[in-house]
Order: sequence, then C-alpha cells, then structure tokens
Amino acid sequence: MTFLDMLHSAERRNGSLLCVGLDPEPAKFPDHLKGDASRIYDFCAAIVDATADLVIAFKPQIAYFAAHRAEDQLERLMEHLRRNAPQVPVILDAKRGDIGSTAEQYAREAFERYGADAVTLSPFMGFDSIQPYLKYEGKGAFLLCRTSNPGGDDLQNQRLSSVPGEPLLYEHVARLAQGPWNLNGQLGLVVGATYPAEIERVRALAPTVPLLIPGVGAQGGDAAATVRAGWRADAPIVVNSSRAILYASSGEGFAEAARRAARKTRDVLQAARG
Ligand SMILES: O=C(O)c1cc(=O)[nH]c(=O)n1[C@@H]1O[C@H](COP(=O)(O)O)[C@@H](O)[C@H]1O
Repeated sequence: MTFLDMLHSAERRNGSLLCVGLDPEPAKFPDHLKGDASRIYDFCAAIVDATADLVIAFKPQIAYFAAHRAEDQLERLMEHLRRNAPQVPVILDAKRGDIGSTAEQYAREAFERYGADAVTLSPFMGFDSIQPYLKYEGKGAFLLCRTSNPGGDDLQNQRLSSVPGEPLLYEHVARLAQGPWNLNGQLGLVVGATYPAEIERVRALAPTVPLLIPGVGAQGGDAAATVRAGWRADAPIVVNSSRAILYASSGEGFAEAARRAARKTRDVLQAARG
C-alpha cells in the first residue's frame, strides 16, 4: 500500500483530516512526568493510544527526540505505531535538505531506520536533493512550500523574475511538486494553516497532491478556513496540531484530555468539508 493509499484509507476509516503532531517536550509534560526525558516514549505512546482512531496521520518531529538523545525512544515509538495503529500513516517531520549523497543517508534514516511512511523536506537545494527519497517506492515526501511561520515571507514570497509568468517562490515550488518533480506521485506540499489564502493558491496550482497543513491550535490558524481552502475529495489534506493536543492537560488524565481536544478539532475539520 502506498503512502497516498494509506492516507485515503485512514481518512475514510477515522473520518478525519487531523494529524496529531508528536513534539514531546519534557518541560511541558504533565506533572508526574515533568522534566523526565526518559519518559518521552511513555508520553507519546499514551497520546497515540488515546487518539489513533481519530486521526488521518501522526507526525513525530525528530528534533524533539534528538535534542534529548532519545532517538532510541523514537525507534520504539515507531514500532509501537506499527504494532498498535498500523492503519495510520506516519510522517517523520525531519525537514531534511542536502546534496544527493547525503540525502541518501537521510532517506535511509527516515524509511529504513525509523520505517516512516513519509518525510518532510526542504526543496531549497533542488531536485537532486529530493530524488533519493523518491527511490523508496510508495513512500511520501512533503516539500516545504508556504510555511506557517511569519519568516516564511522572507524567501517564499519573493518573486522569481527569471521564471516565465514571474511566480512567487512558493508558487514555483507548488508547480514543481504538481508537475515535473512528481515522478511517481509521491510528493506533497507543506502549507501553513496561518495563511488560508495561500492554501487556496497552492491548491489551484497543485490540485492533486496531498497537503500537510500545520498551524491550527497553538499557532492560531483557522481550522475551518483551512479546510475550505484546501480540501478536495480526491486529494487529502493532513491538518496538524501538536501542542494544543499534547498539552491539553497537565494532570494524570493528560491522554484523555488529548483525546477530547483531538476529537473537538477533528469534528471542526469534518464539519467544514461541507
Ligand atoms: O513541516 C511541518 O510540520 C511544519 C511546517 C510549518 O510550516 N510549520 C510548522 O509548525 N510545522 C511543524 O508543525 C508542528 C506545529 O506544532 P504546533 O504549533 O504545536 O501545533 C511543529 O512540529 C512544527 O515543526
């Protein structure tokens, strides 16, 4: 089953466009786990178990594990996901981007070491930095396009006067991902929920690729506007929320609170599909 098939199937099975982002920060853990980096796996596994029937995908962010020397816990978490939520695709958020030979190692890390179904990548270094990931049949790769942060403007909103039609840089990335770079239908795009007008623009330029849309919840993106701008029946959108779900409560019932927060967001997203 390809990554795209998995997304479609999880969307149908769970009636959901919500992706729960796994960004474990021990300083924000509930009181009984607070500050204990050895409990990263336990914390994330509890969140996974509480929300697996409510999501289209999970997205572990690798920095939150690596910063605490917890890559072994990420490996265990990936095994846990495969065992307990095999129907839910996992996007490893690594935002890699490097020359081909190094990209081969990053691809191996994402798909062989961690067994991810998809990965996030920076397209800044060009197609040869993306190609090594596309050699993994059926795996997905989301290219940063119009990111959710204010600084995204610095480069992504610059006009490319050398390209016919003078698109903005993010528009050019969207066209490449829809067309010439998307050799085997493995590419998707990352667009911030904080910029619904740009989601709509990206959708117009890239009508069939899946969109990963972070920025609802803690970053204040409008969940309903996001769906109205990006959702198409035949091209999945994956709307990520991390902190607003992970840290919904600091008590022992954190996992149940995360479930309630996830359900609420999922329902808002579903209702906006119209
Ligand atoms: O690629 C991403 O996932 C990403 C792209 C982007 O434009 N903005 C963005 O916030 N992210 C990630 O999405 C998550 C957002 O987390 P919350 O703001 O806590 O919901 C983090 O893991 C970010 O690294």
